[in-house]
Amino acid sequence: MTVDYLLGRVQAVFFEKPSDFFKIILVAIEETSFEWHDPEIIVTGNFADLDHEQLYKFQGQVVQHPKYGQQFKCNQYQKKELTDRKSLINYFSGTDFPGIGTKTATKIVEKLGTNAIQQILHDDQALQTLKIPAAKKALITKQVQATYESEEIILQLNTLGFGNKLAFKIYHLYREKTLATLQKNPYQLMKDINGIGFKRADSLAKKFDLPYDYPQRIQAGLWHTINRIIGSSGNTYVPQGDLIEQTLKLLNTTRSQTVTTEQLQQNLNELIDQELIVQDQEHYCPKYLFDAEWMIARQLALLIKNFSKPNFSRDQVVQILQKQQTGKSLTYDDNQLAAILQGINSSVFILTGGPGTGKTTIINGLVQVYAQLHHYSLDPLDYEQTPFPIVLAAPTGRAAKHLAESTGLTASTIHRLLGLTGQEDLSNTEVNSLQGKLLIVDETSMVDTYLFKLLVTAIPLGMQIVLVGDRDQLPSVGPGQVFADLIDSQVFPTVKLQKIYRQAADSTIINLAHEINSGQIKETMFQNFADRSFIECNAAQVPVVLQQIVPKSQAKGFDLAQVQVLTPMYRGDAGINNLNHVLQATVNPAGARTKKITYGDLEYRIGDKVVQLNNNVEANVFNGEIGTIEGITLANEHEKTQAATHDLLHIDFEGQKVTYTKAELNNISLAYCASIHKAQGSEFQLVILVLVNQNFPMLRRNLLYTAVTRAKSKLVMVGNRQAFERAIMDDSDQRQTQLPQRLQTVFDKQPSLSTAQSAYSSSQNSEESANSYLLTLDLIRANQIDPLIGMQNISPADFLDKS
Ligand SMILES: Nc1ncnc2c1ncn2[C@@H]1O[C@H](COP(=O)(O)OP(=O)(O)OP(=O)(O)O)[C@@H](O)[C@H]1O
Repeated sequence: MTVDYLLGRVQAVFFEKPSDFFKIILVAIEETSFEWHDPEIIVTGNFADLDHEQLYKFQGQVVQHPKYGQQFKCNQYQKKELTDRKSLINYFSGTDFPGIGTKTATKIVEKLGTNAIQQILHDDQALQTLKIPAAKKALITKQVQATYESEEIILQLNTLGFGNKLAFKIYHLYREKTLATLQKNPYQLMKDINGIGFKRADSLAKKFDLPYDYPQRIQAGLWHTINRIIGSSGNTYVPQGDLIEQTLKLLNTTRSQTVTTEQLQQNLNELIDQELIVQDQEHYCPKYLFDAEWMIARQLALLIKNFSKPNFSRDQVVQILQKQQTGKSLTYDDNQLAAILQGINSSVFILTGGPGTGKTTIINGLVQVYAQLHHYSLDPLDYEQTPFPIVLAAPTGRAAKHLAESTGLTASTIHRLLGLTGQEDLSNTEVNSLQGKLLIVDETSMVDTYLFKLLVTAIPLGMQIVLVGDRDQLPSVGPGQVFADLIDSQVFPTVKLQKIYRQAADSTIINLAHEINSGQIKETMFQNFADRSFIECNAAQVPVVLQQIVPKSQAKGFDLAQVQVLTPMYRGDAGINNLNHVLQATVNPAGARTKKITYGDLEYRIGDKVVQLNNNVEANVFNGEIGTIEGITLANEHEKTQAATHDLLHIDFEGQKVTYTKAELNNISLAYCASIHKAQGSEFQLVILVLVNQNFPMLRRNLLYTAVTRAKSKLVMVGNRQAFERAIMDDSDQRQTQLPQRLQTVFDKQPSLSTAQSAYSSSQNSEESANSYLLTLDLIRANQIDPLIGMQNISPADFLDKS
C-alpha cells in the first residue's frame, strides 16, 4: 500500500475522543502527493493538541467512506517547522504568545534566524542575549517547548516501538517528563500503564542500555514473578525457593550477564523495606494480600466482639416459619431450622451446601424471620429516609439477579455495593461504608481475598453477616479461598446442608454431583439416563462428537444460549480455542455477506456467543458472564460526528447491553466452549462437559463438581473415562493461604486444619469399555444415534437397544 501525504493547516476539529486522542479534523490543503481537487479535506487519526497556525505534514491514505466520500486516514503526522521569516514572525506575535507583538517577534527572528524554533526547543538559554524582559523570554521558551514537545515525545516513543495509541497514553501520563521517566525507570510502565508487562519494559531498558543488574530491573522482575505465581496458583504467598528460582529464570534468559542470588536477595530486601512485599518466615507475599488476610481476621473478630447476641429462641423462629409455610409443601428440616436460628443470632454465620439443598430457601426464610423478629417492614417504600435493613449481595451480576428474584428484594454485586470500579489500586482502595443491619452474601466461594477484605472493612459494627455458598466448588478466580478458609478455621458458626431436596424424582444430575463429591467412582456415573449421558472418546474425536451434539440440541429446541460446552484448558484438539472455532463454523458459519470483526485469530459475527473475560463494573458485566452479539457497526457506517474509525460490537449479556470498540475486544472471547472456571456462578439448561487425558494437570474433584452442577436439566459428558475418574479421585486442590492461621491467631485458637490428601488411583481402561466407546463413536459418526440424551425421554441406550 502506498503512503501518501498532504501538507495543510487545521481549520476545525469535528470530533475528538480524549482517551486515545482520536480526532476528525478539517484541513486546508497546501500540497498533496495524490490527486485532490478541493481546497479542504477531512483527516482522521490520533493527534495531540493541534495548532491552527501550524503547517502539518499528514501521512497515510485516502480512504472511501460510504457516506461521506473520500477522506484521509492519517497514520503519522508532524509539524512542518516554520522556517520562513514571515511565518515565524506571525507565529511569535500570534495568540499563543500573549504580550508579544510584531516588534518583539521580528527581534527574535532577526536574532535567531529561520531555525529559531529548533534553537529554543533545544536550548533554554537561546533567547538569553535578546534585549527583552526576562519574563517574556521565559514565556516564549516555555510556550515553544510546550507546543512542540508532545509531538517530539510521541515521535520518540514511536521510534522506541510504541504505536501511536500507547505512545499517547504514556505521554498523557508523564507529559514533559516522559523520556526522563522512562530512561530512569522503564519498569514504572508496568505499574502505570495497563497492558505493559515486564518483557516490554525490559526490552525498553535494554534500548536505554540499562545494565542487567539495574536495581529497578531486578525489583520489577521480583514483583512480576510474585504476582504471576500468585495469579496462576491462587495461593496468597510464594515459597522463597520458587520466587528466587523463577525470578532468576526471568531475568537471566534475556541478558548475557547473570543476576546472582545475592543480588536478588538484596533487591528483595529493598522491596520489603518499601513495604511492597512482606516476608513471613520462608514465604513471601505481596503486602496488599498479607494485609488483606490480617484485616479480614481482625475485622471479623471486631464485629463479633461488638455484637450483642439477641438470643431469639427456636420456638420464635418456628412460629414465624409455620405461618410462612402455610399452604406450601415445605417443612424446614432440623438442619435448615438450625441454620436460620444461627443466622439470626450470630454476628457472622456461614451456610454451605451443594445444589438443591435449600440455600436459597433458607435465605428467604432468614429474611422473613429476621424482619419479623426485629419488626422491620420489607417494603422498600417505607425506607425513603432510612437505609433498608437487609443488604443482599453476590460477586456476579447474574448471582445478584438470582438473589433479587428469589427474595423479591433488591440485591447488588459486591463491587457496586462498595462503589468499586474494578480498576482500583490494590494498595489503597476506598470503599463505601455499608448501611443496614443484616448482610447476606450468596455464592461466597467466588469471592477472593482482596474483595472480601474490602467487603468486611466496609461493614459497620453491629451489622450481622450471613455468608452462603458451596465450599466444594472451585475457589475464586483471584487469589485465596476465603469461603473454605472461613469454614476450616472453625471459629464461626457454620451449618452444612446435606439433604438434597431438588427434583430427585426426575433428575439424576444432582445425585451425580453429590456422588462425585463423596469421591467414589460408581459404574452408574458412566451410564445413560434420561437427563445425562456419557460419550467416551479421545481428544482428537471430541470436535467430531460436538459437531453432532450441538446442532442436534438446537434442533431439539435448545436455545444456543442454553447449551454450554465446558472444558478446563485452552490448548489442544479438545481445548477451548479449537472447540470454539469448530463450533462457530458449525452453528454460526460465515456467509459471503456476513458482517464480522476480526480480532487476533478470532472472528466475531452477529449471533455469536461470547464470554466476558474480566469485571466491567461500569457496564455491570462480570467475569464469566455469557452474552450474544446482537449487532455489529462497522466504522464506515457511523455518523460523521462519531468515532468514525471504530468498529463496534453490540452484545446482549442477558438484558445488559454493552458496546465494545474493536480495541476493547480483549475483554471478551467466543463462548461456544468456555472454561469451567469461567462458568462458576452460571447455570445452563444443557451442559456438555469435555474432559480428556490431556487435561491431566487440572483434573480435580472440585473442577468436575463445579462443571456438573452448572447443568440445570441435561448433562452430556464427553471424553476419556479415565479423565473423569481421575478428577473424581483427586481432591488435592487446596490453595496455600494464611487466612486460617490469621483467624486462629486473632481468635486465639490452635490451628486444626485438615490438609486434603490426593487419593488418586488410576483406573485401567478395560477392553470392554474400549469396545463400547468405539461402538458409540461409530454410531454417532454414522448419525445412527442421537448423542443428545433425554430429549423426548430417549437416551443413547434406548437407541442402542433398538438398533
Ligand atoms: N425442607 C424442604 N422441604 C421441601 N422442599 C424443599 C425444602 N428445602 C428446599 N426445598 C426445595 O428444594 C428445591 C431446592 O432448594 P433451593 O433452591 O433453596 O436450593 P439451593 O441450595 O439454593 O440450590 P442451588 O444452589 O442449586 O440453587 C426448591 O424447590 C425448594 O423449594
